[in-house]
Amino acid sequence: MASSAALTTTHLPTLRALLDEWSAKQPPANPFASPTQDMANRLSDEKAGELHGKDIIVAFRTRPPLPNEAEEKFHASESKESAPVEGQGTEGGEEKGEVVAEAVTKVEFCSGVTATSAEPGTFVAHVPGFKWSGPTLTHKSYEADLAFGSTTDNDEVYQRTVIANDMVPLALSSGIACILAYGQTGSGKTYTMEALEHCIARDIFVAARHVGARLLHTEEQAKAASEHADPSEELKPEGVFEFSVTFLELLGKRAVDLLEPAEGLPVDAQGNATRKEVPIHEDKNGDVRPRLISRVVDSAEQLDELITTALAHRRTSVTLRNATSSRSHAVLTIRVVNKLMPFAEPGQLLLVDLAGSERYEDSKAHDKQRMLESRENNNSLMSLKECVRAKAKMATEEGFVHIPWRSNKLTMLLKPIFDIESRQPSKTLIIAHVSPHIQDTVHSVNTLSYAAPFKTSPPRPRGPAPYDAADPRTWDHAQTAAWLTQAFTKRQRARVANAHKLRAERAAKDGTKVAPPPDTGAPLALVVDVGRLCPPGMTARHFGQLYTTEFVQRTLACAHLSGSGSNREFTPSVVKNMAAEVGGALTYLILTAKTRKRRAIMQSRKVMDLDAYGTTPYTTVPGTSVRMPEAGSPEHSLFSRWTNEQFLAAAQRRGPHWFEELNAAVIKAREEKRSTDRAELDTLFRMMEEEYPASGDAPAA
Ligand SMILES: Nc1ncnc2c1ncn2[C@@H]1O[C@H](COP(=O)(O)OP(=O)(O)OP(=O)(O)O)[C@@H](O)[C@H]1O
Repeated sequence: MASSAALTTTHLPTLRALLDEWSAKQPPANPFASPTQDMANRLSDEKAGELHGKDIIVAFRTRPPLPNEAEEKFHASESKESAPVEGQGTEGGEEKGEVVAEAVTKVEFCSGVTATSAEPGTFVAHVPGFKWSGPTLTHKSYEADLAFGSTTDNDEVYQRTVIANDMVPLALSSGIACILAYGQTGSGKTYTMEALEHCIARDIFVAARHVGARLLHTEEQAKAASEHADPSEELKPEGVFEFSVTFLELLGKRAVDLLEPAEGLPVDAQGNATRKEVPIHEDKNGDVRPRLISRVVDSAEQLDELITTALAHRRTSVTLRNATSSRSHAVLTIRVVNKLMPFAEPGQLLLVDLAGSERYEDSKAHDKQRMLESRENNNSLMSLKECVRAKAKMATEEGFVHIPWRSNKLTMLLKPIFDIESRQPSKTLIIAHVSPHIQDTVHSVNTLSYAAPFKTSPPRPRGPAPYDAADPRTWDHAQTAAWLTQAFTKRQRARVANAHKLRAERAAKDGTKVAPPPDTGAPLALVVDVGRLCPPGMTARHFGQLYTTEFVQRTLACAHLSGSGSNREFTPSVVKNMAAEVGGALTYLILTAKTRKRRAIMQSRKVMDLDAYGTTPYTTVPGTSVRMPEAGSPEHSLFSRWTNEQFLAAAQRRGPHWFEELNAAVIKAREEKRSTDRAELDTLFRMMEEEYPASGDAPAA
């Protein structure tokens, strides 16, 4: 018999006729919303980098068919076994058929996906089926923000994703821009990512010069108004930012440094250098910073060369789909430090070329080690899916969302975008790649249904929330201006008092006279013009959306730096520090208010979840296989000891054992003709007891 793929081949002419019939009925594809020329100036645009748009952007991409590709593939997948059952793919199943390489010599191309709309993006996957009456074709539609068909080139992809979403200015403004390339092996991830990396290398220094010049201009204006000079004096626009690069490869669970020179390293059977493992763990501050070689680069050429060298170090191996398949996740990080604002968190560009997701039949050519890696890669892609899905949920829903980023090394590396406590704004772009062939449609459907749910709609507008002094998100303009006035007054008085103390100490030493201490009750002429900083209409919510660097720059532009009299303490760097403190205090207030609200929702949800199981005896805790007993049952009170979050954390800590233990208990109970539900509950209870012993509910080590 033939495999389903081979059957698709046999029926290719019929399938193509069905596809033509469908295509003839379709309206012309929706084009992109704007021409790429509109994006040309975004890198130097003053508004670029201000927070706007969505946190998560999803794009689909398919490539053109490659010469001889289909032919080679069917040499390997043609088999002698009997025909498959209707609608049943071969994914994950056993392939027992003997491979008959000579059976098929030439396969013509039939498209498996069609981009029916570029923006918003829609891909339609054409899924072949087989009935007694002949082959069938069903059309499944998937939505993203953008869809790139096989004729779109890399430059257009770059313009419409990285440039249109201001990802470079975001990194220059202390934010985090992350790009993830996902898809089946051989679908074009590396092709896209390498191009994006080189385009970014080309443009980031141009953008840095523009932004640097703008920042220096504000600094210079401030300095002109002050008699005190700053160390920033010698900086040139191109020197405002410092860029450093790390490049890590994650192969299964093993991470290595791609910037480690290859010379002298032992080489494996596939010709790949064996690099030393780099541990990935959370340090005591909660940061995940693998010890990698970090290279400072100061020109586009240097950055480009570094990327090229590191990419050449990436491991590849031959798969049925791709002669140089990357077996690993590759994470390129470009860190950006703003020398004018050393207190601000460095911006980051995280460019991740994910390992190809593989189906069983595609991994048949691998050895045991490679099969294990493939399984591990698929596990990490699943964890990534959970995290991105949770993040997408967080972007649109108010309330508690758990992001399980600790569950896997890959997601740990992406902590900056998944940590809900992070103060850095971030944007994540996911480009899901699919093969153009109808024989790959099963896999394309997997890829598209993996990525499509990440697409978010803009948050629903809500009415104003009632005023809460502890939650800046509820303040109106007057309340915001009052808070800013009070915050700057407090810091200005402290600064003046401190300066007086220092003068008094110096005078005491020199035996000279000192002016009387400042009157802390007297009205104060604020150095920062709050009226200008917070014009009518602006509220704390707006300030909460500014990057620290931007808040500091705005404050500096609204400061009276007379350089003499009562303002003589207030040099540009003093004002910058004050602004950073005030901006930080506001962010902290917003963050704590959010956390408080999340906890309150979490508490109410726990009660709700445990009480809401009236109709069915059990319900499932999201993200786990935990089925909770219904309210009123004796077990209910036993299980209410733990929160949903604890169930999730316990499930993640135990990893696959969690499911294995539950399954084993169910199988044993079934064999012994006992209640499987009871057995599952007992196992669940035992595991939770082990994870959170009754004494103090502390997680087990
Ligand atoms: N848009 C495209 N236009 C032309 N050729 C492409 C395009 N995308 C990919 N290719 C070609 O397809 C082949 C496979 O692409 P690539 O190596 O990028 O796949 P991949 O998804 O990274 O695979 P793997 O996961 O196995 O590493 C390469 O020869 C590449 O040059």
